[in-house]
Amino acid sequence: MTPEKWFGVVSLFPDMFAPFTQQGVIGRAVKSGKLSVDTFNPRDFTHDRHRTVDDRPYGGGPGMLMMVKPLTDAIHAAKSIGGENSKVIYLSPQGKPLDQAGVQRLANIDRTILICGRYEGIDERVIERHVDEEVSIGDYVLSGGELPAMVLMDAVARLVPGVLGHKASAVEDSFTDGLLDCPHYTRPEVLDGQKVPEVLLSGDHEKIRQWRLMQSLVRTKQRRPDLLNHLALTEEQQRLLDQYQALLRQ
Ligand SMILES: Nc1nonc1C(=O)N[C@H]1C[C@@H]1c1ccc(S(N)(=O)=O)cc1
Repeated sequence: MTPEKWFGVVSLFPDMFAPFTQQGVIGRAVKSGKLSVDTFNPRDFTHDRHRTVDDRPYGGGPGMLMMVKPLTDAIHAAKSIGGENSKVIYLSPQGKPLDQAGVQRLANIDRTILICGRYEGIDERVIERHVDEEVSIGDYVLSGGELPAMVLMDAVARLVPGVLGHKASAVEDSFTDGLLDCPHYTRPEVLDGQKVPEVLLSGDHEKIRQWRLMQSLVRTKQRRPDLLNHLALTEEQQRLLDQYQALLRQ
């Protein structure tokens, strides 16, 4: 069965992806055929005795880059499996910051190749020739692009129909409507003297829905006001936020 979504990962450390593709939500998605992850190791495309995969930067300076030929051979091998139209993404600090909108956009692409940088990165000409998008998971420099690749695949896989199953839904996740998620509670009803908010025990689903929305709005305003600046609040959201702010002024 053709998987709904295929990722081809170009990485010098393919073994890092085994636990990721065998456990949890992603493991179930792979087992059910909704997701498929193939790895392509540039080291498998070396021909010298030392299986060299790094190379010195022109112009000198510290650090190494990924050697071009093994890398581009691995990219071609990935394209031979995913197809020439596969979307090629390079994970790097220079990339566009990954957010939920970007995740949702990537969730609509069936064949994606992820290039995981190592060392100081890759030759700019490889980016120009093969990379469709550079994506960053945050403003910090990691030792490899493998963890960013797993972050991206996990966030995208959660949006693949059927991956989360009926018990959990990406719909109520943070950022799905652009807001942070509301607080959650489970047993016991009293934990270290702290009770679960009464409304959650009321069984009144409309009241619970409004309470949760209010909590999301307040949490977003308090913790990430920047997110609110980019949102067109619905009439209900604005009313609830106004109610909260009126309460604060009392
Ligand atoms: N943050 C990140 N989001 O996605 N990838 C991230 C990351 O740190 N990848 C690092 C291993 C690779 C890398 C790539 C490019 C550069 S460089 N020379 O361009 O600065 C430095 C390090």
